[in-house]
Amino acid sequence: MGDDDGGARTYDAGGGGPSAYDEEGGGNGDGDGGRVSRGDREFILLEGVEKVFDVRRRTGFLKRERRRVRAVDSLSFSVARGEMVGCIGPNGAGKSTTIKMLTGILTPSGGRLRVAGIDPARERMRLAHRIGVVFGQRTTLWWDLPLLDSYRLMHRMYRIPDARYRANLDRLVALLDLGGLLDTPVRQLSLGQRMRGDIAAALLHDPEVLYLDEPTIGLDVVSKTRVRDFLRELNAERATTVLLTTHDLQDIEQLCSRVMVIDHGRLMYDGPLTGLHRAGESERTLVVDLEREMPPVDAPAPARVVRVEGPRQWLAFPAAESAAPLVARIAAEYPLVDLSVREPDIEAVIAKMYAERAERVGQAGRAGRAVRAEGRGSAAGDATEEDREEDREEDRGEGREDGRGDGREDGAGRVVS
Ligand SMILES: Nc1ncnc2c1ncn2[C@@H]1O[C@H](COP(=O)(O)OP(=O)(O)OP(=O)(O)O)[C@@H](O)[C@H]1O
Repeated sequence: MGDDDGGARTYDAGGGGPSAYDEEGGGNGDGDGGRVSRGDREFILLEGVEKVFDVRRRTGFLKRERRRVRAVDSLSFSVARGEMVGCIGPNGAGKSTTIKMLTGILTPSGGRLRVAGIDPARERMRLAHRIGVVFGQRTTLWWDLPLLDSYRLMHRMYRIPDARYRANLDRLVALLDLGGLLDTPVRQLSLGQRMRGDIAAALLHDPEVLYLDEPTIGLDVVSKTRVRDFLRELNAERATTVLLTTHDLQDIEQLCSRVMVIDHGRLMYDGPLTGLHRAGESERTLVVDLEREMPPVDAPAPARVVRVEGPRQWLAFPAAESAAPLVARIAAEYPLVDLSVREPDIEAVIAKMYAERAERVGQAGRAGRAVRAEGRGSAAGDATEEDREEDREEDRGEGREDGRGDGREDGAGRVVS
């Protein structure tokens, strides 16, 4: 799994020529003496992908305003077969839209997209047999039917051979602990049970790629752990390629060697999580409960006490560093009762990245623009090529750099734009 290039990502897909998959030749990568084929390296491939939504809203009795929302903007990345990649970003960043384009539910407004050599928008049905999808906020199961009936329907829909269906069902039921739930109508399942039910449904047909959109949203700690353990095992045992979106950094920390940050539809960072912390210079917080109220503890720099409330103290320290030496020092010198470590808020990390980027480009005012509201009218549907060219003109005028070439290497990952 993971990076064959030491962690840093580059986006040169070889000049945009057809991938091995386009010729239907590079499926398994075994034919060239153990070298990973291009089809495997670019199992999921996006090149300059865009999605513009045309939104109309009533602004008066007879007046309508047309707004163009650029949900995904020149997005380019690739994911190798068997990789497990996390995708994070604030609300409305374009993560779900990207997943929907990768399944063929949505058609890109521009750019090139391939999954296992298949163009999702053109061959959605063919792709469906090779991918599984879980949307954390929605279920693909039949609400009023017992769980097992949903699986039986999927057995038929995907035309899964009987023996394979039975073997997969047995395995998934055991791994996801669904045995006692198969006769329960989906509407009676708890959120965590339903999520496990949905994950099993997405895997019954042995997909090579699994997309998970917020797989742990709303789950309690025990359910989160169960889901994460299962995904880790799935990836290790079956080399299933996993692309997941999340707001929970612990999902990434525990599952993915690589994280992509998307904001305003653009790729802002691609690399290991530790590199993201470095890029954003973010901090974690060690919360310590002492036996009694005390003056701020003497923490070794750069750690420092940022808050004291009774016997509880909060210490900020660099997120990329281990908490262990700090914990050991406090435990040795103070009457420590309890402690916990809090992860940095991803929105704060991204905000810091923005500030750094704005400084780098010298255009502090540019940082918030990407989702654009435009009043001009045009034919229904997505943006026309003319509109997009106008946007590009604007971008050039404002000195925006293209996300593919302007990345700043930070030694671990890549700050892309
Ligand atoms: N069908 C649609 N029609 C119009 N606009 C849409 C549509 N789907 C998404 N958008 C807009 O596209 C942008 C990206 O939305 P998207 O759902 O991809 O974000 P996200 O990163 O998944 O956010 P969240 O973390 O909140 O789920 C938002 O501005 C959203 O309002």
